[in-house]
Amino acid sequence: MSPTRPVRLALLGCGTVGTEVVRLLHEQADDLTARIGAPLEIAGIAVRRLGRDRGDLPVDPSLFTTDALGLIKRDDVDLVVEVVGGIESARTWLVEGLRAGKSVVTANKALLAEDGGTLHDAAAEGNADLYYEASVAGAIPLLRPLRESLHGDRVTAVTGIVNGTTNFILSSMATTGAGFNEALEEATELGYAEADPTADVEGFDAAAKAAILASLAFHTRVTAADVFREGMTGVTAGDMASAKEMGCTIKLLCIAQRRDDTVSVRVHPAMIPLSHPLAGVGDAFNAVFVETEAAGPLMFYGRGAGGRPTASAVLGDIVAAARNKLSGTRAPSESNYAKLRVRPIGESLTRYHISLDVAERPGVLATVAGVFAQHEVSIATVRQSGRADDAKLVIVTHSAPDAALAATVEELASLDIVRSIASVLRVEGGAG
Ligand SMILES: NC(=O)c1ccc[n+]([C@@H]2O[C@H](COP(=O)([O-])OP(=O)(O)OC[C@H]3O[C@@H](n4cnc5c(N)ncnc54)[C@H](O)[C@@H]3O)[C@@H](O)[C@H]2O)c1
Ligand SMILES: N[C@@H](CCO)C(=O)O
Ligand code: NA
Repeated sequence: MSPTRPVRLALLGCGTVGTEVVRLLHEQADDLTARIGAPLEIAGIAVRRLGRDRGDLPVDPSLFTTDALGLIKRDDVDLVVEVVGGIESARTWLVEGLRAGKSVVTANKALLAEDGGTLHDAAAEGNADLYYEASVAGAIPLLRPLRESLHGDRVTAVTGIVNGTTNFILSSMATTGAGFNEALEEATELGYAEADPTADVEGFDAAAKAAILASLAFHTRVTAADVFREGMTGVTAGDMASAKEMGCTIKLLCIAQRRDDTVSVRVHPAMIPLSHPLAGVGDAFNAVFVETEAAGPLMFYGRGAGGRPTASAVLGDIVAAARNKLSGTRAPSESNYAKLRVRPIGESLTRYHISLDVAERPGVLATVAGVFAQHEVSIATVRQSGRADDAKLVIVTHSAPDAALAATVEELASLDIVRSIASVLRVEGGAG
């Protein structure tokens, strides 16, 4: 294409993120033109309903259409920017665009995590770019570093707080002593939690992001179905108090670890020491801690959600895709050569913090310790508090296969001397 011809984009979706993309395109038009070498123009905006009052949105109303596919197919569209979300329609649109050689910028973590392979294949077929920086940890530049800057190194682990809603809830529980329901209510009132918070609190959103991160970090296709997921609705004020007593806090973590030629990818609440770089990430912020063989530890921190921060990541991708269009080049394509095996959770090495209410009589500790020994789980620390009927044991293990830890807990629960298992939490990052 001629360098003077504008780069034209089809914007799909004009909600929280889409409206901010429109605003940034307008506010920064001159700078964007200078950086790209040609102006960016919106060819059309696909919306669900026409005629909605869009306030002072700086855009020509004639650009709106309800025909997303028709817009994508137009000859004057170079780039497709998808900020609608969902799986089926978005997959159809993006595959159509990519196969036709139109580069795609998307924030759609659900689609990337469920079926990123189909999109990458379509991008290769159409010799087009597929950028999705906004899909994980919103504004934080994270995917491009994993996809480009760290390609000379070997990533060994990615540990992240990638969901703002749950981080807000857990941070609030840690600072105020509130229970989950109370903290969720506060998050809803402040507009952090959605009306239906299931995807956030049950860890589905973080699991999608874990799949995307693991795929990039380990050069292996990992889908949401490969990710072990446990939400954070079971974390109690008591768990948080217990964590505090041990100099720890509780975070909902996405964890992707490489061991030999396998990877473990999981999302669950975990105790981490207050000295861990992720422990101080409060409010609705996100942060991702990347460990590599040569670079060592790297920390990425910032806003993982919100219209404008997310639009910043979308704009960065638009500029990259537009530049490539103009110069007739393509971003590095998907790297999935390593094809590492994803270990099921049972084989993943984890550590447990187990809090038990037990009978207080001679031999109880020995019996409990025996159950750990039988399952070849090594105990790191034991604390006992209370007396008589109130005796409480808090045990932290060394790392062991998760299946052995789960079997240990199951057997403990069946013992007469164990009155109840008050809580079981995984432990990460040297805590305990
Ligand atoms: N909001 C955030 O903070 C955030 C952060 C990171 C990623 N994302 C991702 O960005 C995407 C958009 O999120 P959002 O928060 O802007 O959602 P949103 O619900 O505010 O906006 C989506 C828009 O798409 C429109 N839409 C639905 N069906 C359509 C169709 N068939 N054709 C055209 N438009 C249609 C809806 O009417 C809505 O206006 C999602 O994939 C989301 O996961 C959002
Ligand atoms: N619901 C997500 C939005 C960003 O993906 C969060 O709370 O972080
Ligand atoms: Na990002």
